[in-house]
Amino acid sequence: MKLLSTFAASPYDIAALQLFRDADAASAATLLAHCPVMLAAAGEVISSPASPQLVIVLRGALADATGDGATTRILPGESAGEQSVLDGEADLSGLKALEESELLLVDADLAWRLIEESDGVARNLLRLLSFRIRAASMQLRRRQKLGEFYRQLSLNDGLTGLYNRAWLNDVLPRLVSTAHATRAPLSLIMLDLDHFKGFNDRHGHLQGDGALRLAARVLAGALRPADFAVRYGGEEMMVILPDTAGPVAAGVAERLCECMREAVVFDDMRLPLPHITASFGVACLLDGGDDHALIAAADSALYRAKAAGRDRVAVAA
Ligand SMILES: Nc1nc2c(ncn2[C@@H]2O[C@H](COP(=O)(O)OP(=O)(O)OP(=O)(O)O)[C@@H](O)[C@H]2O)c(=O)[nH]1
Repeated sequence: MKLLSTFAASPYDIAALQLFRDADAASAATLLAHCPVMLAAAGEVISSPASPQLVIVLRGALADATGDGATTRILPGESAGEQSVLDGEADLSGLKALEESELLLVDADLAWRLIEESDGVARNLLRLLSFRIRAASMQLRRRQKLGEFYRQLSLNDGLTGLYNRAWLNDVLPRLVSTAHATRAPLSLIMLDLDHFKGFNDRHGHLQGDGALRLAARVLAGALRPADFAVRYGGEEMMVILPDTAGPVAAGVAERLCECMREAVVFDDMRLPLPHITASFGVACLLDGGDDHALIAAADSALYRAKAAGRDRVAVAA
């Protein structure tokens, strides 16, 4: 940065500076008279001073990088560095001139004198900080919401809206541990749409997608709020039933099998397509068994349901 003049010798009016609005302009101007006015070239980084200082933009614009990719523009009349003056931490590392700019530099001692001698400056500073805190917490809330949105997105299957494999890998081991710890039963139903390759071949992949969505709706609509439906992969889905013993789970699977058979798939012209059916394998968590064993047991029961003619339920031995 290049020294241009003092504030007293510059053409700028103190009334245009946000911090001094409605303050005693004459006495503030006297205090600021010897402060340096510096010229920053476009793109120049405003290097961190040895001690804290206020940087007031007189002409041009600064960008304040907050460190997480977001930047705030600081325009003529606005300032930066108030917080560093208040907490004594010299840090202007995020400041950069967006275009050729003239800046008024006020060191911390003088900034404190201005605050002590002018209620107006103190009030403006508080208002400014309160505005910044509010803006920062709004940004934080927006980020939290966005984070939650992406978290949901990463745990749900895009086509069906059911939980996905990542969710299953995270949650099933915990459900298994809870079941062992509380000695409560835990059942799992594995299901696979029947002859789905043929359905796709005959009606097209888009109709196949529609059928998968319908199957997911059937599951989601027929379960208790405490149960979970997961898209395990392709046309394979899974239902997890906490606090549910094998015979009850077998009953649930029978009901799902029937609902699936009765569900109606429509194509684009709203003409019903052939019904879809699914085969179901049911397993209950065994003493000392883990999530892999539970899935393997349900999977082999499902295999038996397929081998026995499909559109039916088989229960693990
Ligand atoms: N439309 C659509 N099809 C899918 C999707 N995921 C898997 N598939 C199809 O599902 C079919 C599964 O076929 P197979 O594993 O041969 O089994 P199947 O034809 O259902 O026969 P069985 O399971 O033995 O009754 C394949 O043709 C896959 O392309 C998907 O997201 N959308």
